[in-house]
Amino acid sequence: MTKAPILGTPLSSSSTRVMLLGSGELGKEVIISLQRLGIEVIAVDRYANAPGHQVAHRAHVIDMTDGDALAALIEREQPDLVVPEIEAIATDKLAELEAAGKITCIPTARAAQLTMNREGIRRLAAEELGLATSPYRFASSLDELKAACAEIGFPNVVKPVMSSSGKGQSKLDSADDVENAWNHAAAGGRVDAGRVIVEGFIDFDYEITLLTVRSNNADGEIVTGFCEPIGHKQVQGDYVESWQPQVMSPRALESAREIASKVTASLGGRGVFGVELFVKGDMVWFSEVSPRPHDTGMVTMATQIQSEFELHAKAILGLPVNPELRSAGASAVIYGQLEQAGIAFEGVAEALRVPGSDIRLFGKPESFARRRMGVALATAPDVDTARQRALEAAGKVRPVAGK
Ligand SMILES: Nc1ncnc2c1ncn2[C@@H]1O[C@H](COP(=O)(O)OP(=O)(O)OP(=O)(O)O)[C@@H](O)[C@H]1O
Ligand SMILES: NCC(=O)N[C@@H]1O[C@H](COP(=O)([O-])[O-])[C@@H](O)[C@H]1O
Ligand SMILES: [Mg+2]
Repeated sequence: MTKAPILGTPLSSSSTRVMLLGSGELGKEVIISLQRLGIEVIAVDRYANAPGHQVAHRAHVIDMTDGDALAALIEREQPDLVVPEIEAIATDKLAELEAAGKITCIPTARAAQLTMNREGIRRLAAEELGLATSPYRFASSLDELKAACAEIGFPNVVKPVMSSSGKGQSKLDSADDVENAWNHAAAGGRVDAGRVIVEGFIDFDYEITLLTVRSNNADGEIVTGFCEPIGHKQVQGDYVESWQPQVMSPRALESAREIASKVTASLGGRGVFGVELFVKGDMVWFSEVSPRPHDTGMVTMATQIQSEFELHAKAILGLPVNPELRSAGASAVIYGQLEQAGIAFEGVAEALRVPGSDIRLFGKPESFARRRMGVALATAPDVDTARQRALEAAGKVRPVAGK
């Protein structure tokens, strides 16, 4: 499928089949984009009725960290492309299947392997590619963490090597915080690898996600495109607001693009990457990268001609993409607030009366207080107005107990 891809008819012998490993809110939108191109989509997740399950041709529930279960499902479904959507996957098995020529993994199995473990991507970025990052150490016990914190100093940030959306992450102000941080990391990681990273705290002016898309040109060569920078606000390591475009100095933007080019070229393959960067003045630090659409990039559903999900769907199929901005805009997260299954949402009509607004409710079967259940989007002539609109719209949506 490298040059001039041919797309089939779903559910027929000519079908082009794509399997999503992880079917949350981000996968759901990728699936919708694939469906629009007549792709046959198989959605996989760790629980039933995940958002992407609800819009795919077929849905499967398996433990995606179980390599044998994963291989058996791939063997049964014979997908043309395997698309990791979440960090908790048996990526070693994907690498084995890719090496045996049995699957094409997006963007590559190695990218999925390196980025699901902070140690892999951090060592690649800092030690092999020479990119500026926060100072860091790794620790596999409380004693090692104490020693690592003494070397890095305070404040610092401790995170499980395998986690996302801020799970198990703590900011430490002094040696008194180390033990709590170790325990929090052990409880909060997606997979308890018993290992953490400690990073020196970067006192940035702002942080961005630079969505970078690797796609084929007419000659079948890989070209790299950039979306306008997305600024975002994080609370407890989880994104709560994002906006696009984030204004940057020309030098900072140039550095950001250079870093993103280097890291995505090294990871290889095709598709969207969310390159997370910290910026202070003209200085840019690499933080981490998702080899897939990024949660902060949900704003592109409102702001771009092709959202990050459409860009991903097209790029992985070998089709050309257009990463242009259409309008300034913003997103604001709607948390579940309640701890129960089958919740309902009041206030959607009021939210949609906010000028320039739109709402996505993901349809997750079970709500937790801080589970992301939906997002408000807004466009406006400028980012500040768009942020106000998105926040206002998100605030009008009220999770309530279901019937
Ligand atoms: N070294 C650091 N210095 C300052 N702030 C940091 C540092 N590391 C993380 N943060 C803050 O915490 C946020 C989350 O960190 P990080 O992206 O590493 O976590 P994550 O669990 O991978 O989250 P996600 O899956 O949402 O990307 C960052 O966006 C930033 O706001
Ligand atoms: N920062 C990574 C990220 O946003 N991932 C998105 O969240 C889902 C898991 O949500 P859940 O924990 O509510 O099931 C994932 O499936 C993905 O769509
Ligand atoms: Mg992050």
